Parts: sequence; structure tokens; C-alpha cells
Amino acid sequence: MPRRRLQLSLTLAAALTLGGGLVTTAVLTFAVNQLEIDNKSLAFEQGTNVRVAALRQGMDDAVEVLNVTNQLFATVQPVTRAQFHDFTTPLLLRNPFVKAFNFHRALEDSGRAAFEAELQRVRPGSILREMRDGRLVPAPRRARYHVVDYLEPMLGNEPAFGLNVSENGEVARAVARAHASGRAAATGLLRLAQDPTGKPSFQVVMPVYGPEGRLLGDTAAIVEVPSLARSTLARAGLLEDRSILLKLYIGAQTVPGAVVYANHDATEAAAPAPAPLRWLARPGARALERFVVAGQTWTVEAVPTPKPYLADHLASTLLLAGGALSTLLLAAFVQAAGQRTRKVQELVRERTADLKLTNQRLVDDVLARKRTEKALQESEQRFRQLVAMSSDWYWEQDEHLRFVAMTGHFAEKSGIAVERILGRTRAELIGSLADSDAGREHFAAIAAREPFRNLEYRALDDNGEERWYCVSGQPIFDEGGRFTGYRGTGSDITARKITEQRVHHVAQHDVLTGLPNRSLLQDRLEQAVAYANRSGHPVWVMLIDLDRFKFVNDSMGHKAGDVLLMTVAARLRGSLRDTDTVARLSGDEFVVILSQHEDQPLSADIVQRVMDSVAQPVMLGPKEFFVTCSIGVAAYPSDGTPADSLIEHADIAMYRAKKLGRNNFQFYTPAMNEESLERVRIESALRNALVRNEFVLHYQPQVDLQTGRIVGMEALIRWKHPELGMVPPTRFIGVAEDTGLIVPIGAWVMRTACAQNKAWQDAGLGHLRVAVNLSARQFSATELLPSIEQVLEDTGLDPSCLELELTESLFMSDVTPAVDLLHRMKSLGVKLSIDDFGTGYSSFSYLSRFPIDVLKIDRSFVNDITIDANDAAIVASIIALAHNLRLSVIAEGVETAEQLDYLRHQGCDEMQGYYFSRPLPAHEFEQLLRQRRGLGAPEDEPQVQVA
Ligand SMILES: Nc1nc2c(ncn2[C@@H]2O[C@H](COP(=O)(O)O[C@H]3[C@@H](O)[C@H](n4cnc5c(=O)[nH]c(N)nc54)O[C@@H]3COP(=O)(O)O)[C@@H](O)[C@H]2O)c(=O)[nH]1
Repeated sequence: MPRRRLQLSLTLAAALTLGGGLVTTAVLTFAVNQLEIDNKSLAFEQGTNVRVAALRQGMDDAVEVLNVTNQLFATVQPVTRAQFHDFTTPLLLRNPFVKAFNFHRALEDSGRAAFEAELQRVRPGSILREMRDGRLVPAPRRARYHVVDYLEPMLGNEPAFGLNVSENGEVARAVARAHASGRAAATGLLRLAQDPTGKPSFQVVMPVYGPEGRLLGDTAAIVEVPSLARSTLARAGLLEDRSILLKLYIGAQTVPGAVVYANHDATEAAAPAPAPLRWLARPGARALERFVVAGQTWTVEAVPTPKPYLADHLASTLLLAGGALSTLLLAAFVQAAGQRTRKVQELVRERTADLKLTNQRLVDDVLARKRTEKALQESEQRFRQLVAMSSDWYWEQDEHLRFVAMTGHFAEKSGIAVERILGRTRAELIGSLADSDAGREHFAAIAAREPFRNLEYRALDDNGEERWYCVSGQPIFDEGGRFTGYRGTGSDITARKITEQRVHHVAQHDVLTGLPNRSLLQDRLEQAVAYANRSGHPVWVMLIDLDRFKFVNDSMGHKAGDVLLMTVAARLRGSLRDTDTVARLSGDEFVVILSQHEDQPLSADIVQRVMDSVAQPVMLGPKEFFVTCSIGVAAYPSDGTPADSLIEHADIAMYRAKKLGRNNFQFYTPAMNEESLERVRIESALRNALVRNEFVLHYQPQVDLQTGRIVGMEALIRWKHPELGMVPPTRFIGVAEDTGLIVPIGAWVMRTACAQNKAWQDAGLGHLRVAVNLSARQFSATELLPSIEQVLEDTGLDPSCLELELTESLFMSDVTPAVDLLHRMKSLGVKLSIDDFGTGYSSFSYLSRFPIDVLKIDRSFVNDITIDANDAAIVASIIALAHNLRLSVIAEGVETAEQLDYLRHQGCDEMQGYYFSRPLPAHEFEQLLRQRRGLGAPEDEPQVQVA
């Protein structure tokens, strides 16, 4: 596992601590070492001085002892040997370093013998002797002698007794210096006759003078230097102190031969300091002290006693060791602390980074929370604003379903004080709720703790007015899933309900008359049938159709038609009981449902009353109109009339009434149904007739009354049905118009008629004009004009040879566009005629505006012109009108010569009718043309009887 860099590297602090500690330790160690050295030097110096002083004092004491002895000779003359003995004995006891006191007597050779005799006396066998080459030899004859005379103690010093020292240079020079200075003088080292071991000794001599100042000799003290040194050092308590190694040299030279005393062996020389600490040891710790006593120079060499290095440098060594150790420990501690600090710092960095990250996350969280809170606040604000602005309020219920909160301007919006609501349940507030299906469903959802939506109910507001409310809610559960109540929204839907009711009313009522429409009629019919089934009383259904309403509507305009319808509706309503239903089925068709009650049996009188009420005059603008109606009645229960066929049967009956001349009523019979069924059959067969090429055209000649010649023909359609046989147009044109099939059928008629006419013209049968009937559906078809144009182009027929027959009703409703269309048709070059003229609104004013060419007098007028003066007058008027308008006029349905005669007489331009020819198949018509048959001269024709 790789070691981390942190563990390997020395921290700066540790390095500084280590360096600083070591330097400090070295400096302190050095300083302490210096102190130690200084102390040692000082101690050494002091010790040396003390020792030197002691030795000097010992030397001085020896001199002093000699001086004392010498004083004996100075004060006592002569001093006897006994006196000398007595005097020196205590001195010898006190100064053991003195080996002997003696008195050197100056002796002339002349006195030698005597002297030697004296020596013999004192110590037999004693003679004068001298030291020569280390041996005692009898002193040769000399002029003068300097002989040891008195000698104390004798014991141990016997060889020196009688010794002549005049030849000893040391002694001689000392005696000379003493004579010269008058003070004691010391010799150098002497070889003592009495000491064969050769202990370093010297003599201190001091001259002894006689009364006349004659030198008598000198007193001497033989001093053993080692003993002197030991005793003096012992006296100073330093003998056993081996801290300083002493060497006492006689003289100024420190040569080995001059050493007279040493307190140590040569092996005790100072050892060098240990190598590592040698830099601390001060070299040359050696003292040399010199002093002069009795003219003799003494040199003391002192060196410190070698000691283990630590003995003198314990403090510095301990300091060094302690300092180094402390430094290392401190450095280690600092290193560890530094590492720990680094670790801590790293940890702190990591933690700081973590904290920053955490803090950032916290900040982000806080920001996110703030944003969320802000969004929540804004959302709540928006919610409150929306709630305030919206029509909704917000409600809450507790776990007992008691309202605990109503917000969002509840009172303002609902009209109910909040206090009325809080603390109560919805069931308590709206007692009737449980009676309705919606309420029961709601309470079931509540019991199941399920959400509910759009619960609508009615309640009275604080003003006692009934209002509609709509509420939705969902259950609330706490975190533990415990149901804690409901909350939801509510709104006042009274306006919507009213609108819905209106819409519902509109949806079920006719806008114009306010009567129930087909939808509500169906409901009422079902209720009536159900009632009839329950009660056993019959139900009548009346289908009322206004006669000639279309004419009124077309001629007077829609507004007049509307007024008529509203008037009729009101009259129907007024003529019936409130319990009866009057509904508008469509257009001018109304349906009445009559239910029989116990005391009010149904009868035809009711139907008649209805007819009578409708037949009352109606004021349409300034004009008074008489409107009749045709009524069909279907009864339930009745033979073969199922409940859902009542209106259909009433319709069939109404058709029958119409067919029977209008303004009457008919009760439905099953036979009527046959006609209706045939109509259905025709309708379904008609849809395939064109494809199956079942239509043919018959042509009825139109004859010029002036020339009697055929000038044109009317194309009349015929339907050769394989099963129904030849079906007349009266049976299928109406159905074709009702179904819209008349448009393609009419186009086929026009194309076939034009093609046929062109063929006949091309065949040289005359420049004939063919008339084609245009139904209302064709007239309003947008493709009419292009279709005509295309036919003319395709067939190549001269447009002036095509005449389009229009009925008045086509353009009575909206004149302006009709006029425009007529002009565009006319611009094609075709001729326009008004068919059945006189049967419609017959406003002469529009004739001047229409680009028409021909008026065709309806055959109903022609039919009676010979028997009805009115019709004759009408026909005459129409002819006159046409001519006044520069229009051609043709009479149709001319069946008799009388009719023809009258028409001729009135100046009618052309005729058409059975009198001349029925409508003929094309080939027969062609034959007719080829025969060039025409009307005979007027006188040939039967005379027309005018009534
Ligand atoms: N839109 C279209 N209508 C057409 C077309 N073909 C015919 N019709 C219309 O059908 C109605 C009945 O027509 P129809 O049975 O052909 O009767 C015509 C004549 O046959 C009949 N007529 C002619 N002369 C006499 C007569 O002397 N006596 C008498 N009783 N009837 C006679 O009149 C009918 C022609 O009438 P009109 O068109 O008004 O000139 C009828 O309304 C036709 O218009 C068609 O192709 N398209």
C-alpha cells in the first residue's frame, strides 16, 4: 500500500522546531559547557593556588624553624650540644619534614684534630668525612672545613655526623648567599649521607656569627621535600584531595629530574575527552606556579585530575542529550501535530468542501424550498385570485362531514351566509337531497370515501330564492391513511340551469310559435299513449296542415307567413284545453294530442272547432286573408294503429283531406294507408327509373290560333314502370320534387326534348318550339343555367326554340333574385313562360319586371270559360293583360270547340289541349307533324258558348 506523502514529508514547523531545537541545544550546551569549563578552571585555579600556597607555607615554615634554631645561636653563646638537642627536639616533633637540624661548624684545619676528638667523644669512631661519588669518605685535609657538628636527631642521621660540606657546592653557595643576605638560604637538592634512598631533600642554612661577628658556622635544617609537601598539604586538608595532580619542581625548570614531589602516579595523566565531545573540552588545563623560598625557586605544576568526561560536563551533556531529545521529541510532536494539523486541515478542507457542498446543497435546497414556497405562495395567491375571480368557492368538511371552512367569497357567490353552513353537514342543509337519485348516489360515494363530481341540487338562499348549486369534492386522508374529511369546490349554477332550461325549452319548442316541437311532441305522445293504456280512454292525434300556406308564404313573404303561423298556433292553443298538446311539426303542419278524460269525451266537434278557429280571417299587413286547413285524425287505440304510427296515420288522413279539396278533416282508415304505401313504392322505384331508362317524353302540340298550325309542343314526361305500368306525372312529380329527384329527371327531360326538337327541325318538320316544365327544385338549383347552356350547345338547338315553363310560386317568395335569374336565363336566348297563370298570387306588378315571353292560362280557368262568366272574364283579362305587356298568351286544357272559339275571340295567341291533341309519343307526334295537320278555320270550329 503506498505511503501517503503526508507521512513522508517533514512539516516546515517540525523542521524549524528540529533545527531551532538543535541549534538552541547546541548553543546552550556550548554555553553550559563553557560554564562548566570556567567553573572547572576556576576551581582548578583556586585549588592550585591553595596547594601552591600550602607548599609555600610549608617551605616558609621550614625556613622559619631554621630561623628559630638560628636564633638560639644568636642568643646563646655558645650553645651546647645539649641545649641544641633540647631546643630542636620539639621542633622536630612539630615539623616532621625536617629530617635533621644541624650546626655546621666552621673549622680551620688547625682545629681538626680537636674537633675530631670531640666527635669521638660524642660518638665514638666519628671522624671528618666527605661525600664523594655518593660515598662517605674521610675528609682530606683542607684549609677550612664546614662540618656537621651538632646533629639532631642523631638517630637515623649518624652518617652525617662529622661530614664536611665545605666542598658541597650547593651548601657552599647557600651559605654564601646566606652570609651575603643575612637571611636563610636554601640549597638545591642534596644527596644526603644519611639517606642512601635518596629522598629529595635540601638544606636551609643560616649563618651563625660569634660575638665579634666572626662566622661560627651556620645552622641548617635538612628538609625532606616529600614529607614537607605531604605534611603541609595534609595540614591544609588537601593531601587526600586528588582533584588536582601536583608536581613540585625544585628550580624553575619542570624537567623530570627536578621533580621533588608529586601527589600522583605518572599513569594518572589527564585522559582526553570522548571524541564526540572533544569540541567541548578546553585544551591546556595546566598551571605552573613558581615561588622562591630562601633563595630557592620552586615550581608547582598542577593539572586537574583526569575525570570521566561526564563528571565535569554532566550538565552540558545532559543539556545536550536532553535538548536533543527534547528537540527530537518536540520536533516529532510538532511533526505529528503538523501532520495532524495537515490531516486536520485536509480533513477540514474536505469537511469544508463537504460543508460547502452541503451548504451549497442547503442553499440550493433553501433556494429550491424558497422557490417552492414562493411558487406555492404564488400558486396559492393565484388560487385565491382565481377562486375570487371565478364563480367557484372552496369548502372543507371534517371527518364528521361538517363544514369547517367556506372560502372564495362563498356568501357573496352563493347568497348564503357562511354561518348557516359551518358546523352542519350537507345532508342536514339539504334534506331533500336523499330523495333524488343523484343525492343517493352522492351519499353512497361519501360513505365509500370516494370522490364525487358535479353534484347538482337546489336550495333556498338567504333571500328565500331558489338557486341551483353544483359541488365536487374529494376525500382527505392524513399520512396514516385516516380519513379526515372532504374538500372541494362549489359554484352557483342557477344561471346555467336557467339557460339549460331555456335551451331545453328551445330544444323542445318551436322558436316561432313557442309550441312544443317534434321532440317534445314525441314525449307527450308517449305520455298520452301511456295514459290511454292506463286509463283505457282513447287518444286522438290531429295533424293539421294549412291550405295554400305556401302561396301565402311565397306571395306575401316569410314574415307574413310567420305571422300567419303564429296566429294559427295561438288559435289552436286557444281552441283546446290546457291539458291538450299543440305542437308544430314542421312548416305549416301542426299536431294536436287530445286525451279523453272522464267527463270530456272526444268528439268530431273538437276537430271542427279547431278548423273553425283556424278559418277565421287573418290580417297580414293591410290585407285580410282567409286560411283554411286540412286535418287528418288518428285515434288510439284503434284498428291497426300502433302508438308509434299515430302521427303517420294522421298525416295520411290529412293527405286524404287535402285530396278531397282541402278545408276538411278525415279520420284515418286503413285504406288510406294503401295510398301512402303506394307513394313509398313510387319513391323507391323512382330512384332507379332514370338509370333503367324508364322515362319517355310525350309531346302535346301547341297551335297558333291565327294560322291553325302547330308552332310548338310541350314535353310531358311519362314513366313506363315495368310493374306499375304507365305512371302519370301527377303520381310521381310531387314525389320527385319532395325527394329532389326532379333535378336529374328535369335535366333529362330538357336534354331529351331539345334533342328531339333539333332532330325534327333537322328533319324539316318545322322551326318548332319545345316547352319544358321547370319545377321549383330545378329553379333553385345552381347548376340550372350551365345545364341549359350545355344542353343547347350539345344538341345545337336554337335557344329561341326552347321555352321554359315556370310557375308563379317559383319567384313569389323572393322576387329580386328570381328576376336576376330570369334575366340570366333570358340572356341565353330561351323563351320564358308562366305556367298555370292565375292560380297563384298573380301580381300584375311583377310581370312588368320579369323578362317573360308567354303567359299560359291555367286549364282550370279554360275549363269553365263556357259555363262560368268569372272564369271567362279572368281568361279575357289575362289575355288582355298579356297583350298589354306585349306577352304572348297560350291557353291550356282546351277541350272543346267552344273553348277554342272563346279564346280565339278573346285574341288568345295559341292553344294546347285535348281538343286538338292529347300528349303524344314522339313518333306519333312526328307523324302529326309530317301530316301537317292543323286547326281548321274558325268557322269550321264549333262556336264557343259564352255564359
Ligand atoms: N316538372 C314537370 N312537370 C311535368 C312534366 N311533365 C308533366 N308535368 C306536369 O305533370 C302534371 C300532369 O301532367 P300531365 O298528366 O302530362 O298532364 C298534362 C296534360 O296531359 C294535361 N292536358 C293537356 N290538355 C288537356 C286537356 O285538354 N284536358 C285535360 N284534362 N288535361 C289536359 O295538362 C297537363 C299539362 O299541364 P301544364 O304542364 O300545366 O301545361 C302537369 O302539371 C304537368 O305540368 C315534366 O316533364 N316536368
